[in-house]
Amino acid sequence: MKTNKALVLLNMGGARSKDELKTFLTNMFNDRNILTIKCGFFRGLVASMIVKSRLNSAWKNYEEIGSETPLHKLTEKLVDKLNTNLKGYKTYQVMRYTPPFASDVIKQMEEDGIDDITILPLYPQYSTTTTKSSLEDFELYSDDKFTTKIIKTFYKNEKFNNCIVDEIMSQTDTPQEYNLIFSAHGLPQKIVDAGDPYEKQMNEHVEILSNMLKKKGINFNSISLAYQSKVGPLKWLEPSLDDALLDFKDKNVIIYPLAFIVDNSETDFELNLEYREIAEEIGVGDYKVCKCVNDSDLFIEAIKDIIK
Ligand SMILES: C=CC1=C(C)c2cc3[nH]c(cc4nc(cc5[nH]c(cc1n2)c(C)c5CCC(=O)O)C(CCC(=O)O)=C4C)c(C)c3C=C
Ligand SMILES: [Fe+2]
Ligand SMILES: [Fe+2]
Repeated sequence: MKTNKALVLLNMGGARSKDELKTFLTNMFNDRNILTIKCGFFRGLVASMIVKSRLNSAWKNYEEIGSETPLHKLTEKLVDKLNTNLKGYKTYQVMRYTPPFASDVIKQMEEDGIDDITILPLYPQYSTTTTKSSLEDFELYSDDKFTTKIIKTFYKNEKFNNCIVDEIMSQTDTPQEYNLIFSAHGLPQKIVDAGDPYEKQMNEHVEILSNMLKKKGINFNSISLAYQSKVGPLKWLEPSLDDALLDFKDKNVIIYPLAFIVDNSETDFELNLEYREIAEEIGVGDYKVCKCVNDSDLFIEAIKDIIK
């Protein structure tokens, strides 16, 4: 019997308007994987307080990057390219906090006669706050409608890591004059202490990439890992990127955003504008930010390898 296969990309979503930022923040802070308060009523109360206090200041950041996240358009480009290049699959995208939501996409997939799916969360390293949250949300609506294969992590995939190395190499011909900082989205320390494998996998990922660069004879002055985007008063993973930049007064840095697959407000606003300003205040020399793998041809080839 012929099966109709689909590749389903999962990601977080982002804001394309102030209203959508409210939707994003409301859904995010009502997510038990993000705000780990057990009582749904109390979580909802805290969520609405956070949304109220954060919405206006967060929107100002989006206004500085053209009043929308680039995440959706870039994901659409990736989906289109996969639909042209990935034979035997129809590709769909599902977002966790903004449309297209799982319930609607699943309906569409049923109408399209899909019965066999491969789910690829666009998070190279596993976190309860991202991968688990997206998978739980998808499974809530998919029940056992499809034969399902899940790719939980892909930070060890060589073709994927070659895309990252290529982008880093494209930034400079003189790596010895630069310090490479892998920047990962942060997490509250208590989530890691409760068993989240993200930090461990992030360390492994940096080690894999450092070895690949070394093998290719690309020697940066230093390679390090730091965490960006802290939200709220809790202790988050360290070192923070702000603190890490203090070590590089009068030195050059290249930042690679290691937790993301497509560029978003955390790369375009935080890394390219906010942390750049911090770097200037510290007196960092050259400050370069790498692009995410986005819809690059090499990443399309990597996806073929990851799902095979
Ligand atoms: C407790 C809060 C948060 C956790 C934990 C968290 C983990 C986490 N997030 C990403 C990826 C992205 N986050 C983005 C935006 C964003 N994240 C948080 C909070 C937490 N994230 C907030 C409040 C926001 C909104 C912006 C802001 O107010 O600062 C985005 C960008 C979306 C966009 O619009 O472009 C991404 C992508 C990862 C990978 C992660 C854990 C590993
Ligand atoms: Fe986040
Ligand atoms: Fe942020």
